[in-house]
Amino acid sequence: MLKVGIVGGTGYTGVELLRILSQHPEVHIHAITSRKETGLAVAELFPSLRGRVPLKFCDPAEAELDKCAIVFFATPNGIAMQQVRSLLDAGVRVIDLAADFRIKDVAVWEKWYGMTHACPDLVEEAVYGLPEINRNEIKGARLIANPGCYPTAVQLGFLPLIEAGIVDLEHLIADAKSGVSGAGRNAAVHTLFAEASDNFKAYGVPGHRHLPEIRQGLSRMAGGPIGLTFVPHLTPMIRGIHATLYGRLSRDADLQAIYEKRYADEPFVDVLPAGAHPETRSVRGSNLCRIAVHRPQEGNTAVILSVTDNLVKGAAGQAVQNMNLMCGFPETLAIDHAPLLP
Ligand SMILES: NC(=O)C1=CN([C@@H]2O[C@H](COP(=O)(O)OP(=O)(O)OC[C@H]3O[C@@H](n4cnc5c(N)ncnc54)[C@H](OP(=O)(O)O)[C@@H]3O)[C@@H](O)[C@H]2O)C=CC1
Ligand SMILES: CC(=O)N[C@@H](CCC(=O)OP(=O)(O)O)C(=O)O
Repeated sequence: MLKVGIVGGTGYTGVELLRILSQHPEVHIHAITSRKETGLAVAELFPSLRGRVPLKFCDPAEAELDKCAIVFFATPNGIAMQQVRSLLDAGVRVIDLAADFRIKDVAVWEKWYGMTHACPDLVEEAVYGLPEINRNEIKGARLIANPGCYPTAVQLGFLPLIEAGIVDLEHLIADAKSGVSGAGRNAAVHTLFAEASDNFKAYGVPGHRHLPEIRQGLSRMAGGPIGLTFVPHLTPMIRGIHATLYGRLSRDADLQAIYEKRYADEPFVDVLPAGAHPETRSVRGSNLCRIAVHRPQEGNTAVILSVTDNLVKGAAGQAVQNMNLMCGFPETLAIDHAPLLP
C-alpha cells in the first residue's frame, strides 16, 4: 500500500482528499494534520467519514511525513514551500494543492502572492499538474504544482481552440463563477450565509492571482504571449466553477470536431453535443470537466462553456489523478465516480 500524508486536513480540499483517498484501494493514509484540532478523531469533525477514516488529526510537526511516499499539502499559499525541500531529500514526493510552485517566473509569483519564495530552484523542477497537457512529465515528477480551480476550468476550455491556431490570441476573455467553498473553510465575512446566499458579485476585476497562472498556461499552449481578461465571480452555490470563455476566431473551422478530437482519449473531459449548456451540478462531486462549444449566430466569436467541481477536478480529485499517474496506478482509480444529483 502507498503511504500518504495530508497536511491541512480540516480544510475543504483536505477533507475532499480524505473522502477520495479513503476509497482508494492502493492507499494507506498515514497521517492527517491540523494544528487547531490535534488529537480529535477525524470522524468527530467530519461525521461523513465515520467508519472510513479511523485516524486522529496530528500536529504537522509530529506527523512523520518523511515516512510517507506521497505528501499532499492542502494548506494556504506559502506553507508547502517551507517544507518541500526536506521531504524531497527524504525521498518523499509532494503534491501541493496551493500555488507555491505553479508560476515559473518567481518574481511574478512574489508580486502576486506578496511573499518571498523560500525555494525558487524547486519552482523550476516542479511539474504543473494538469494531466491533459503534462501527462508524461507528471509520471516522473517528484513535485507537483496542482492547478488552481479557475485555471483548470479556463485552461481546459481554451486548450483546443489555442492548439488549433484558430483564435485571436490577443483578446481572450474568461468570465468565471465559483461556489463559496472555493474560498476555503476559514471564517470570513464575505462567505457568511447572510452575505453570500441570495447574492452575486464579481471580484478581483483589477487583477486576481489566477490571472498570471492562466496566462502562463495559455501562453505555453500558444507558444507565445497571449492577452487575457479574467473576471471571477462569487455565486450562491457551495461547489462548482462555471467558466464562459470568449475567443474571436481568426478563420473558419468545425469547432465541435476540434474539441471532440482533442479530448477523445481524456477520461475526465467530456465534450457535450453541439448546443449544450453544461450545469455545475452535472459535475458535482466528480472529477469531470464538461465542455460545450458554441458559435452564436454563426458569428466569428467562439463561446466555450466549461464546468468543474472546484474541490474535485479543481483541487483534490486532480491531485489524486496526478498521484495515480506518478505511481503507475490506473489514472481513474478512485476518482471515476458519477456526479451527485440533485
Ligand atoms: N477551496 C478550493 O476550491 C480550492 C483551494 N485550493 C487551494 O488549496 C489550498 C487549501 O484550500 P482549502 O482547503 O480551501 O483551505 P482551508 O482554509 O479550507 O484549509 C486550510 C488547511 O490548512 C491548514 N493550515 C493552515 N495554516 C497552516 C500551517 N501554517 N501549517 C500547516 N497547516 C496549516 C488548516 O488547518 P489548521 O489551521 O488546523 O492547521 C486547514 O486544514 C489553498 O492553498 C487553496 O488556495 C486550490 C484549488 C481549489
Ligand atoms: C471563491 C474563491 O474565493 N475562490 C478562490 C480561489 C481558490 C483557489 O483555487 O485558490 P489558490 O489558487 O490559492 O489555490 C479565490 O478567488 O481566491
